[in-house]
Amino acid sequence: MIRFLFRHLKGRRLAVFVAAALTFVAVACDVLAAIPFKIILDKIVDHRDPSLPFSGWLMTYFDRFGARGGLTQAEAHTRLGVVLFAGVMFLALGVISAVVAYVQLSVAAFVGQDLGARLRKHLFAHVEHLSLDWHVRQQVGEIVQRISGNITDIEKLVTDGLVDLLSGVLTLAGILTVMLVINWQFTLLSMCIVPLLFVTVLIYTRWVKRASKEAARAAGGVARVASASITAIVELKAFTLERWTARVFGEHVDRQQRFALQAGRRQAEFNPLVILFITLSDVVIITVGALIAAAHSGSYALGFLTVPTASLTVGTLTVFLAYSKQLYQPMRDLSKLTLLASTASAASGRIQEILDQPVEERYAPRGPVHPSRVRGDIVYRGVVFGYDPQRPVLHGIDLEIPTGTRLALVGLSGSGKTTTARLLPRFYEPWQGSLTIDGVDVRDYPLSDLRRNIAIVPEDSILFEGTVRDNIALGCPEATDEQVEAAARLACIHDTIAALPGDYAAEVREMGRNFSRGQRQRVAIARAILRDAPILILDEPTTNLDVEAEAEVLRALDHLTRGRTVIVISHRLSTLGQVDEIAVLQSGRIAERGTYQQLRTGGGPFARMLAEQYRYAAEPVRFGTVGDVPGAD
Ligand SMILES: Nc1ncnc2c1ncn2[C@@H]1O[C@H](COP(=O)(O)OP(=O)(O)OP(=O)(O)O)[C@@H](O)[C@H]1O
Repeated sequence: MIRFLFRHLKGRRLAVFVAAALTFVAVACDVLAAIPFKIILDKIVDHRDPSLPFSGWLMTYFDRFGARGGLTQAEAHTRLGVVLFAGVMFLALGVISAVVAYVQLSVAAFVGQDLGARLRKHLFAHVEHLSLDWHVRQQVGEIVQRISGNITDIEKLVTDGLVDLLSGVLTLAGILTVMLVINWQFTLLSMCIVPLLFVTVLIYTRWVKRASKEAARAAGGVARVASASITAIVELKAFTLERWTARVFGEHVDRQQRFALQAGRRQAEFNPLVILFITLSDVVIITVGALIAAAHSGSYALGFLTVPTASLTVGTLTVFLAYSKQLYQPMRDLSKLTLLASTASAASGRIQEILDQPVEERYAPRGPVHPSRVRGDIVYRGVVFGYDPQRPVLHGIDLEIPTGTRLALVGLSGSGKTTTARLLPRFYEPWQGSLTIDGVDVRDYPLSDLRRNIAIVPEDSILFEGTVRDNIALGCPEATDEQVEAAARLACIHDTIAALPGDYAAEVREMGRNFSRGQRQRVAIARAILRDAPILILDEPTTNLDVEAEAEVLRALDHLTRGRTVIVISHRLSTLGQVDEIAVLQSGRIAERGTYQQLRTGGGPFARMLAEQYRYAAEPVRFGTVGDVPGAD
């Protein structure tokens, strides 16, 4: 996770360095805050003078406030002067500490928020550039959870945790150093509990991390089921699946709760253990320390340790006790951090998993750069492809679609029509064979150029957040209002838009749910007209429409398809009279090809499909002669 943070904090490392440097100052203030007590106690109780480096001149300055009478030989400074000096030192340390804390927390908050925002943008852009092949294997909710929830976990660690972590470690190191300098033998004695504490931290960190990882995974499940259920709310209601989805959702929530509780329980056990260890350490300091300090001179042997008593005054004992209490806070912070850090570590792993996926552009052009606008002469040669490595879906597709011709792909459901069409814009890569446009392999075009040359009208078009105008001008933001309106007129949607409040500025809500399917299809057609791509893929664009809406969309398509190379996928065989050629797919193979008239009378798979489609027609239809079928030429 450290590597992950280091990489993604690029450009903000100076800010992190400033926060870290300030932490040194803050910790130094905290550690030194116990010294004024020692100065006062040593002066008042033991009648000694404080020996603080670099401070002699300041104490001499404060001497003017006190009386010199009654001072012992060992005392160079007045009592009031030393007390005032200690008070000023305490106040100064407090003020510096407060100012530093403000700057430090502001910098940490900035770095955390900035990291979160940049990570979110980076991850989202990366996800968008991953292949469709990867996307179809993912759960939408899982991806959303990583972009929102998991990044928040990392943000929290940086904002709340990193300063605490550093100051915790530094405080421990600072306290230990000062104690060792004052009396290293007594320090070793009072720290005898530390190894135990260290092992405890290690074990508990591991436990908490494991539970947090499982909780994060379960949170992904919660998001996944929630998003899938809400997306399919119509089907859910239609099949009265509310209780079933609520149960599945509940199982994921329970799992998340179980692991989060487990992490919380470990945390709850850990804190009291730390308190117990610190108390034991205090008992040693108070009892053994008091005995040693009372001896006044000579040394005190404790097993293999000999503690010189002269160095252990009441003031020193107070400092040790204060430090022992101060040790507790960083330990507690560090223990809290274990949870924060484990959650963030699990989150960074889940984010890195996505970032490690190669983006589509890895299939960079291999040869010379080709014209960015193609003519549209398409050839499939021996194309083999499947989604699952063990199960090919297409078994050697051969197709030629000359520039400006319209080819219909028909076949039973699951025969591979959509898959065949989707190989053209390189949503997937064929296992074998080649796909060329104007004689150039599709892999030799820059991906963005290739896709700019292909417009797709799917079965159910989605509109995006924004205005109707934005939605039509989606592929070409530079289009003028006149061009947008002209495209809308050709797509037979202008009158509908003009009747909306705000007409072209009307807002599209929730992926276009405030528009009917037919209206959405016609907006998508207007979009494709404006995009003016030479190649067009129509994937069952009228499937879900009623007769009237279908007629409107077909009229709009008539304008769109003129002068372009078109691949149309359709189940409604009766609407295929306008195409130049039909290719019938059967189990991933081209079973027959020909014009509508040839296939209709040929007695092959197409004729059988046509007969099947009319089996339940209200009025019997005879096949055999041209013109029997509605929509035929
Ligand atoms: N994302 C996917 N992952 C795995 N298998 C898939 C995926 N998409 C399609 N398939 C499988 O590939 C085969 C061909 O699917 P495809 O969608 O190309 O058929 P189709 O002829 O367009 O069907 P339909 O007319 O029902 O849309 C089917 O067996 C389908 O189960």
